[in-house]
Amino acid sequence: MDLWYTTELRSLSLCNQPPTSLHLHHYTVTMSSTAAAVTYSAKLAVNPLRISSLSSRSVLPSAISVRSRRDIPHKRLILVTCTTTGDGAKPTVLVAEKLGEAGVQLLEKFANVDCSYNLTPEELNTKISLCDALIVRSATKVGREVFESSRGRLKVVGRAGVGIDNVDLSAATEFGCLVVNAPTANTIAAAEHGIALLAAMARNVAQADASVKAGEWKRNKYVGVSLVGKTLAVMGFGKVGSEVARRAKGLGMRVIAHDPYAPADRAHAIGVDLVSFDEALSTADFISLHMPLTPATSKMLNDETFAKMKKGVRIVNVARGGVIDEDALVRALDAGIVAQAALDVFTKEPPAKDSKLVQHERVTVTPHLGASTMEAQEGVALEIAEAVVGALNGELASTAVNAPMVSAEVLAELKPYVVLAEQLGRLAVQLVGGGSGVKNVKVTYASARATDDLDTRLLRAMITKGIIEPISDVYVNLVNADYTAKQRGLRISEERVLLDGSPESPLDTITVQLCNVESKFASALSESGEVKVEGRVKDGVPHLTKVGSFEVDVSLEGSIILCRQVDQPGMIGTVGSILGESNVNVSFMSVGRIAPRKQAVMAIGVDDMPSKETLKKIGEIPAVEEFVFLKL
Ligand SMILES: NC(=O)c1ccc[n+]([C@@H]2O[C@H](COP(=O)([O-])OP(=O)(O)OC[C@H]3O[C@@H](n4cnc5c(N)ncnc54)[C@H](O)[C@@H]3O)[C@@H](O)[C@H]2O)c1
Ligand SMILES: O=C(O)[C@H](O)COP(=O)(O)O
Repeated sequence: MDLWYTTELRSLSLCNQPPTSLHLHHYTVTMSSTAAAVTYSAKLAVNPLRISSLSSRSVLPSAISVRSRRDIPHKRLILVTCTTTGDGAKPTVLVAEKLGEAGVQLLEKFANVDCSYNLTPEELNTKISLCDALIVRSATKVGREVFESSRGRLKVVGRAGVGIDNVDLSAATEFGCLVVNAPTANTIAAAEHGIALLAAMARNVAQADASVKAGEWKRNKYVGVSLVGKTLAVMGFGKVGSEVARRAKGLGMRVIAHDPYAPADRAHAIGVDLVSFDEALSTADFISLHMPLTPATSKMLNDETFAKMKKGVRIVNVARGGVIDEDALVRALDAGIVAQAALDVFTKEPPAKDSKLVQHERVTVTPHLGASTMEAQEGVALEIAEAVVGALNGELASTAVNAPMVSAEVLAELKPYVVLAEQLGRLAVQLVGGGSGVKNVKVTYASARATDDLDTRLLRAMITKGIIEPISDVYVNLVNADYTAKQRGLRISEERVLLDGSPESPLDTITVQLCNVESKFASALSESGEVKVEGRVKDGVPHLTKVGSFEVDVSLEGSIILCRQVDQPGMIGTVGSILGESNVNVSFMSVGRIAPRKQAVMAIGVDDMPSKETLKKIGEIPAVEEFVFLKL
């Protein structure tokens, strides 16, 4: 007996590969051997049915046929739904740098955890092909080779911290690998370290400590400067920068900040003025760096910008070494422009032993300790472990770096629309014929909600998945959808139609149009010549509601036969009995027509794949002008 099963894996899965096997633990079978449908449920917990040999194309929406070991005592099978526990084997997570124990314990509940520290790049590339997730801190370079070496298995990279400059985000996105970080748990630790360095630098703590330990007692040499009343310029007024600012205010400093993207009211709320880059440089007695390392911030402090600073300025860097041109800093120190620097981060970590900067007597250094407090490391470990486990379970991560972040509430509301979006893409592309190639896609969302209340990135990604997957070997997910579309030269334009009425549901209809194409089912072409399908969600179920100019109503489950015929009595019965004779179960049927006795389009939802002969027989019905079979 063949069973068909459905699984939740399909639309929201972030897996870049489908599972290679599933264990079926429970199934429900609805039979219609008697007038009333009877439902059987069976638990297969003891001897789970193993489904193997799944290929990427087997993942829904096309159902997968499997053979059951159990006898099912009725002849006619209408519907089988099964619950699965997902992958038969636990995923493997490679933790490549020291992670707090709480995080490791959480990971171990869901995955096989391999804590292997200090791997060489070659060792990492070898191990990664056996891993579903990788967790790193700042010391591991996760370059393109890592994604290439993983051969599609790596689904998520978790950065146990904030900065993701050690992860090649373009390569991750290209390979459909989600990158998540832990952006909040080490904020306070980094801010406290910034303040610690600021005070230690101003009072020569490190130098004096070394001197006393060397047997000296030089009280006059280590006279410092006071912080109170001095101007501190915070460069980068984000999470860490604003906490540094708050603390510096408490020390009696005047705080200004430069951040082109920070809202001025957030700064004003804590008594900080946002100023231009040049003003910050020229007025500050102390400068504290808190911006990310990006192409725009790389070597932001260089010969030219040091020249604009107040003579005797003191600099703290707990952001990234690369935001300072380190050679230029040595020159500025030697020239007396910069009186002192306190550095936690370096362009190359660890820096060379004979680095002039590190050895400079007016420079205080720590080995990238900003996030290294017991509290921050436990917090970061938990934050990243939760994000990684969620991502491995196909959930959308709220700390995703290279995919849309969608809150759980929005996601729950959008879920049926996400399925609808993918199905419409899948249907539309199967209606294309004649080798015309799909290049331009127009998506229209009709909704009573204001534009700001509807995030369409998720829907766009799923339409892209629906369009691309049936015509290629690429597995598209939320991470790589936009990239894959771009690579294939697929342009997706989105339009919003604002409807009157109450915005209770997020969307009324989604319309997908494929422009400048020919169709193997001419009736699918709109008046302006695009393949056009429209759908809506009814009672939580996605429905196809329009094909070309014909209104239909068929739930988007199983597969669909679209058939254009002369509108005349008996057509539903004729097609229905051909399908019935071939034991193809019809789930839905709907007819849309232009006018009585003219042309009509019949949409028939079927649970089973009709044979070629059955489809041929439908095509041979004299009144049938064209028909197409579409797999969902
Ligand atoms: N030393 C450590 O151990 C340690 C610990 C935590 C964070 N960090 C680093 O500190 C930096 C800040 O972390 P965060 O959590 O505050 O990040 P964040 O994203 O909250 O803040 C960064 C801020 O920098 C601003 N910015 C971007 N480009 C800028 C530019 N050209 N000029 C000025 N500002 C700019 C952004 O608008 C943002 O407000 C990151 O580089 C992070 O990696 C280091
Ligand atoms: O960006 C960060 O979060 C910090 O630089 C911390 O890096 P670490 O995890 O290597 O300590």
